[in-house]
Amino acid sequence: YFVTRSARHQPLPPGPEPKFFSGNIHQLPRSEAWKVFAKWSEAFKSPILFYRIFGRKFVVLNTFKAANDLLEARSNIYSDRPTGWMYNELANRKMGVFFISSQHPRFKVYRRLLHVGLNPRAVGDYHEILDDERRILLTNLKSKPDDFMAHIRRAAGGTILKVTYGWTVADKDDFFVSLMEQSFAIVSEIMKPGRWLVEVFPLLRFVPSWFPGAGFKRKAAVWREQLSEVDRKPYAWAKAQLKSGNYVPSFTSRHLSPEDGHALDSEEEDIIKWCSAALYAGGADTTVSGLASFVLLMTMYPDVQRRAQAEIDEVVGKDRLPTWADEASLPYVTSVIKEVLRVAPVARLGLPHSVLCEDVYLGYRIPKRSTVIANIWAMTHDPELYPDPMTFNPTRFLATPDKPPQQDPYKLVFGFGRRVCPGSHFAQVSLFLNIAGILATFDISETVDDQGREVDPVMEYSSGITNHPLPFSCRIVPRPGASSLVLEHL
Ligand code: HEM
Repeated sequence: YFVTRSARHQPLPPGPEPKFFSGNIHQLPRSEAWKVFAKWSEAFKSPILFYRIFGRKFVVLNTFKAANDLLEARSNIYSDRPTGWMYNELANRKMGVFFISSQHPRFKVYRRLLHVGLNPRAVGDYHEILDDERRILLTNLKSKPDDFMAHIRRAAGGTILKVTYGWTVADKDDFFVSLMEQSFAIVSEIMKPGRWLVEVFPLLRFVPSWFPGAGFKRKAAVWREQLSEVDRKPYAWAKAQLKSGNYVPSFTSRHLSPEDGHALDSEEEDIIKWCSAALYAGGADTTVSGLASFVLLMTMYPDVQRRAQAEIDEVVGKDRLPTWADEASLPYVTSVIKEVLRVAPVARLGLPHSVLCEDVYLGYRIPKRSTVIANIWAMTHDPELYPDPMTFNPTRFLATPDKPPQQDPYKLVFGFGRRVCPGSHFAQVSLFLNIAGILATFDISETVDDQGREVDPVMEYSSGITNHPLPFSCRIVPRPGASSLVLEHL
């Protein structure tokens, strides 16, 4: 793809009027940026927007078409990540899978390794683990339904730690789960927009740590150490297990014992270490988000729940749990999952991309090194793509004789181009097994207050990279008759 010579004369994409020095920092939304960006797009009548914070340039893509045209079709130049000075440099995470530069030779190696460990054939090997963890989830929901969020977290974390390292999560205070949760807390602190001056004035990174005001450097040094434990400790454990011969086959064990039997060098080990760490970082919190939104939406839409349960009863029967082999015969259940991820997309603004060179799109100039944000929330709520977008309606994904199904949200909620989520198949299988399992065995409904009135849950979400419903209550009870057989055997 070649940029025309006149690129310099093209206008920037529209956006709010910047101040000379600080740019648009004063207009940036403090919350729900995805909704504000979508409104800006309407106001400026453009699917793409531009804003600036001091010297940093941002382009927001608010339609699926724009994301496809740039991040997919021109993925050779749109697949880099912006430099986060605090995260990449000071906390030393630049070799991590999520933020490694697309120009680094390791990028392709990581992507290949992740593909080998997470493609549909590989995921086939994890079905037993997924099945075991689902049984634990259903048993926990039966015995302590009010703690459903803790059970969901345990299920997501337990599955991914088993798949990645062969580690079995303890019921309470699991060492690796605590380690991972600590790292999430640190990363979300680092990623808070506008939190660190060094992001806009990168030269500050050279200020010595003892210097007054250089607290950010001292913090970064502590975090650097704490974050590195997340990569080192579970990996070292898995390696020791493999050596002892007493191990559960996992992503790590599979890569540590290559088929040709060659001894791994330290570079190869480092690669496996970073990729394993990425599985937990990418797989745990995202699955929690999807499952929590599912439970919330089921309390709000009992008719949808009943129809999905009826489909399972008819296709699978009442004496076993649905398996992945049933997926193709359960189109309504699959549509429910798609609709959950559409109305409550897990990563509303995806992860930021960065463009390597100047480009032109729709007559607008996209400056070199702009951070490019795919506004996934705007795409999943675009009335052109999803008529009546605020309505939760899984049938939009079922074809009828006179209407084709609406755009498959799996094509957008997992991101784009060379950075597209490598865990998307794993996520689809894991969400399907857990959701179909819960539908088969439980009824989810609103709670009632002291006066016996139903408490209507509301769709309210936290801010942050992943999308989590604010705490809500619901009733989860075993389905009368339907799957008592299954539950008795849990
Ligand atoms: C519902 C579940 C999930 C959703 C919605 C989701 C979504 C995403 C999105 C939007 C991105 C950014 C893509 C881009 O930059 O364009 C991403 C990246 C990534 N995801 Fe997922 N994800 C999910 C589950 C998982 C799982 C289960 C794993 C691993 C087992 C995983 C591993 C990763 C990794 C390693 C990346 C970084 C890829 C890179 O930077 O090259 N994700 N995911």
